[in-house]
Amino acid sequence: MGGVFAPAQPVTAPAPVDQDIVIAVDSVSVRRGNTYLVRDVNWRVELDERWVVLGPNGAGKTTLLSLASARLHPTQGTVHVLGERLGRVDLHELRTRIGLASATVAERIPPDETVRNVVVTASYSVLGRWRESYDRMDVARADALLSQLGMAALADRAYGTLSEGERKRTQIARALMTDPELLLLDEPAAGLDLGGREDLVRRLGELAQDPDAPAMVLVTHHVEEIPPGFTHALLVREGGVVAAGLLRDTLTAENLSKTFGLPLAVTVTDGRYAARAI
Ligand SMILES: Nc1ncnc2c1ncn2[C@@H]1O[C@H](COP(=O)(O)OP(=O)(O)OP(=O)(O)O)[C@@H](O)[C@H]1O
Repeated sequence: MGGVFAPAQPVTAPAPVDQDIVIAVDSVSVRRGNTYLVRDVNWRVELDERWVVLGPNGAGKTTLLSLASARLHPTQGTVHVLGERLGRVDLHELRTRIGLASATVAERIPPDETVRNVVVTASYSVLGRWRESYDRMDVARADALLSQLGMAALADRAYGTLSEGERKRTQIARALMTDPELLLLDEPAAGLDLGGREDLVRRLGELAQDPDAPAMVLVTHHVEEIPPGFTHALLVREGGVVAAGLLRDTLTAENLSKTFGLPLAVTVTDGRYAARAI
C-alpha cells in the first residue's frame, strides 16, 4: 500500500516525553471499586513501531486501548499520547489525531449510511452524514482508502448490507481517513471466516510495512491474527504485563503459556505465528 499517507508528522505540541514516543504508559492502574482493570502497567510505543496486544478475555486489553485512544483516564500513574498528557489536554482535539476501529465505534455507524459516507464523515468527527457536501479532496481520499482496502466496488452500498469482513475493512478505512498519527485496532478480525481473516491480515500486513503509515496497535486473542510486519508484542493477563518487547523475543512458548494459563507450543512460518496446546 502507499500513496494516501502523508509522511509521518512530527509531534508539534510541547512534549514532556521523547517526541518519538507515541504512547507512554507509566505505572498505570485503572480501578473500579475494588477491581483492578489494569495494574501497574508500563508500556512505550514509538513512531515506527507496530504493536500487537495479546491476552485472554478480561485481561485488560480494551482498557489499555481506551487509555491509548484518550477515552479513559488512569486511576494511578500517567499516560502520554502523541506527546500530550491525559488530564492536561483537550481530549477532543487529541482524539482527532488518533484513528480507532473497535466494536464500540462500529455499533454507532448508521446502517443506511453509504460506505463512502461512513469513511468520509470521519473528517468531521461525526458518524452519519450531517453535511450536505464534502470537499472533493475528502471524497477522493475516502475512495483511495476504500480502494486500498478492496472496497472500491462497494462505495455506494449501504453499510448495513455489508458482510462482516466488508464492514471491518470499511471501519479501518474510516479510522485512516483523518491521516492519524496513531492507529488503534481492537480485534479487527473478530467474527471473520477464514478467508475474511486471511484477507484482512494480508491488508494489515501491507499497511504495517508502509513506512508512511502511522504507529499501530492491534488487540487480539489469537497469534494467527498477527499481520506480518508487526514488530512488537505486549502480553497481558489479569490486568498485568506478562512480557513486552520485540515480537520475536516476546512471543515465545513460555510467555504465551503464562499469558493464557496453559502449556502452548508456538511456531512461525513466513512471518505468521500459530499456537496450539501441548
Ligand atoms: N466498569 C467496570 N467495573 C468493573 N470491572 C470492569 C469494568 N469494566 C471492565 N471491567 C473488567 O475489567 C477486566 C478487563 O476488561 P477489558 O475489557 O479491558 O478486557 P479485555 O482483555 O479487553 O477482554 P476481552 O478480550 O474479553 O474483550 C474484565 O474482567 C472486565 O470485566
